[in-house]
Amino acid sequence: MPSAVKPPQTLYDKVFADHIVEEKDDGTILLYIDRHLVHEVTSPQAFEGLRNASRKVRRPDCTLATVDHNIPTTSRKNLTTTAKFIEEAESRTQCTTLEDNVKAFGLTYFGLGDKRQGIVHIIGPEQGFTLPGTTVVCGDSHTSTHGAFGALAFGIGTSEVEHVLATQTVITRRSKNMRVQVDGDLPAGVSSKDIILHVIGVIGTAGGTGAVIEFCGSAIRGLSMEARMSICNMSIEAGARAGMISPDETTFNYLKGRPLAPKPDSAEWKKAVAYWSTLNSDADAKFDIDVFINTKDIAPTVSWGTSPQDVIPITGAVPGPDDFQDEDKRKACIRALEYMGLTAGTPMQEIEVDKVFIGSCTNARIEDLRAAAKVVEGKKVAPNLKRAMIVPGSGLVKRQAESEGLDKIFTEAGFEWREAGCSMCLGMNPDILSPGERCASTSNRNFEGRQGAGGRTHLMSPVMAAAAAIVGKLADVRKLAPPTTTAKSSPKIELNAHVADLESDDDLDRLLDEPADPQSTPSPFAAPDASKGAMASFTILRGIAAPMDIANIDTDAIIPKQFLKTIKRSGLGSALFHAWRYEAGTDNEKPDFVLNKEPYRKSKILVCTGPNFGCGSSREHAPWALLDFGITCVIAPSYGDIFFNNTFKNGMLPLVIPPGAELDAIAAEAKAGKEIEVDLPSQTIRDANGKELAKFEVEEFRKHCLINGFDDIGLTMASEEKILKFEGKRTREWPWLDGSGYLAKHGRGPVKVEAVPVPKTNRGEVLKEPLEW
Ligand SMILES: CC(C)[C@H](C(=O)O)[C@@H](O)C(=O)O
Ligand code: SF4
Repeated sequence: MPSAVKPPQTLYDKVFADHIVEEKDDGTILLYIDRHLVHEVTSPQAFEGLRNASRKVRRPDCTLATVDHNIPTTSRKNLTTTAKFIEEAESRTQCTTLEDNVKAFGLTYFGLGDKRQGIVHIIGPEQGFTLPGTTVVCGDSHTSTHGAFGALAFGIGTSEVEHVLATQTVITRRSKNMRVQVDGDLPAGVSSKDIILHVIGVIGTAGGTGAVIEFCGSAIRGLSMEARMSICNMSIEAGARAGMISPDETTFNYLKGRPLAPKPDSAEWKKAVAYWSTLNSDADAKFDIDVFINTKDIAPTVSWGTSPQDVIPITGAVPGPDDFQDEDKRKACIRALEYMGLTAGTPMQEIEVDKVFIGSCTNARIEDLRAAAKVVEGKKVAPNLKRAMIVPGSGLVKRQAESEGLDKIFTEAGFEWREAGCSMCLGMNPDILSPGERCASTSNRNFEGRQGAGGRTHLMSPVMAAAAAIVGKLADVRKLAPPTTTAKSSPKIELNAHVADLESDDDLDRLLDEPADPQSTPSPFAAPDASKGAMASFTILRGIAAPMDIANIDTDAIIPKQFLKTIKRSGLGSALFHAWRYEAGTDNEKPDFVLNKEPYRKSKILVCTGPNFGCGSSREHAPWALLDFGITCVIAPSYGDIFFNNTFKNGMLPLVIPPGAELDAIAAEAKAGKEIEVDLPSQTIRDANGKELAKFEVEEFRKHCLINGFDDIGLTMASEEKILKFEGKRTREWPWLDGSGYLAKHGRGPVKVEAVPVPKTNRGEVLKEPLEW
């Protein structure tokens, strides 16, 4: 008989349990998704998949789209249409494709002319689209940001984007529970960015692999929502599936009055708060991994290398290989120093910077800009700086900052004041580093080539980046003199962060009025056909295996950002490992790179002896590039979670073989240029003569799908009744999740954002007024 007493649960357990649509005996779970954010880079192929199978978007009311990665951050004063505004052809195509898709599928969209447009992880919380206890996904690894609200939020690949659009669910398994407890007061100059950089330094970029991290402790409780978001944002850099923080009064106060949150003080709000208040880990809940951090050990922190775990207090010196015992880490250090152009032992504060970037989904919220402005106020950017940029996270953040006069402080100091977008965080738009340039950046990834081929990134907090801009070198913000002047600004207008305006809706109206491209309009939605979209089956694969021995090979290295602009899945083979395969800026092959040598040009398998293969971004372009090159199986000791998942969705097999004799034997065959054989039905790897090299584990469900070439969406659609039943329960228990906000107001789909006239003074300033939505 089942026990009446519920076992103690963690926050993650609770949110996860509340979203289970169906659980199979093998642990495979169909999980309902409450909130789906969509951007232009990872969605075109997903919408194309829907069209090809005549499928519609199941829950337009729970889907919110914007453009952020590709867009220029130059002034939009002369913006008429996206097609005319974006000069770079591929970026333009990606953005206009999203516009076609939101029109055709009836989705809420904040386009370039909408003040609410911004980085997808900034606009979700800003609008109250992100709510405690929800499941939130996006084709983007930093979806973890939304976990700051006590949401279970994680990045997915494009195949899963399609799956969510079609079914509002994902197929998943339970993750491990990990707790990172941070106690103490924040020392001077230390912010939440320093906390998370320090944590990643302690646990490493694979420290959270397979786990959901709950951040707790007195230091976390004391943080604002925006600071909490910076922490959860970088859980992905710690290798975790997601990061979560239990919601509390700080959370509820942040959400009050946001357009998509339940109406303040309504019965629904009270019901929601009562539910949200239960979202915390039970006192005796068990965690698989526990990490304790005291804030007294945290100094203003900066990165020195090419992985977010390569961090050090600003008072330190560049480490050298002898500072590491682990062989992988020694090798990685040598490689990183060379790439970063640094010499071991150099004091960090002697490192000159060329550019400063304050922006990204980690640190481009209003509090970040306020903190940076305090540091630069009354000072000037150092003369050696080629460029210092402030890129607000959203149009609303920008407007708020302008109402406080922050833009003036920055521009008077010599910073550029830009429009919202991802910008130099990954440089898919024109904001990039030139080869060899060094950047103090508030973003989250310092991978090779991340901000521009050959560019060198140092991660840090907004105040530290501001200090670097003033000093012209990596600098300790604690040493900087306090501001010499006080903010002189236009009258301070407290804008509600979520205010919509007429301009915004003009933009949407314009978009909706444009005739849809007949090619791109989905046919009248036909009944789902489970046989459509099936994959090639995987049984026995025999072929040459390319050996690699690098740890933490990230997806930016597997396929750099300039190749993410395609709207197709195919043709990416030549982009695979581009920066490692070709001389910079040319098509000339680097003769030493493994895939440029015989017999590895024909590799079907990749054997990597370094851990954490495919960490970083959720770009499914990484498996697509491998696949297009001809590689359908990767063998490595461990993987980035999202990459691992993405490979299966493309009929590929990622095998986990722990470090040791078996992996060495496989790598030896690969190095000798011999074929190996991967036999999925018998779960065996053999050499060319049929001798067994290793046995491997693979989840039963995934094996079944691979061997039979099953398409997940078709399978999930067979669970339609269960999904409907879950949706019924969801409406009864959590009524505020059913498109509360835009859809509720308009009463039907497609969700059209309509203008609410915002009261203005006769000088045109927006007044602070409670808004009716
Ligand atoms: C483009 C997108 C897939 C990617 C991600 O998943 O993280 C991007 O946002 C990044 O930061 O590299
Ligand atoms: S990490 Fe950078 S590129 Fe990725 S979503 Fe955030 S701001 Fe955009």
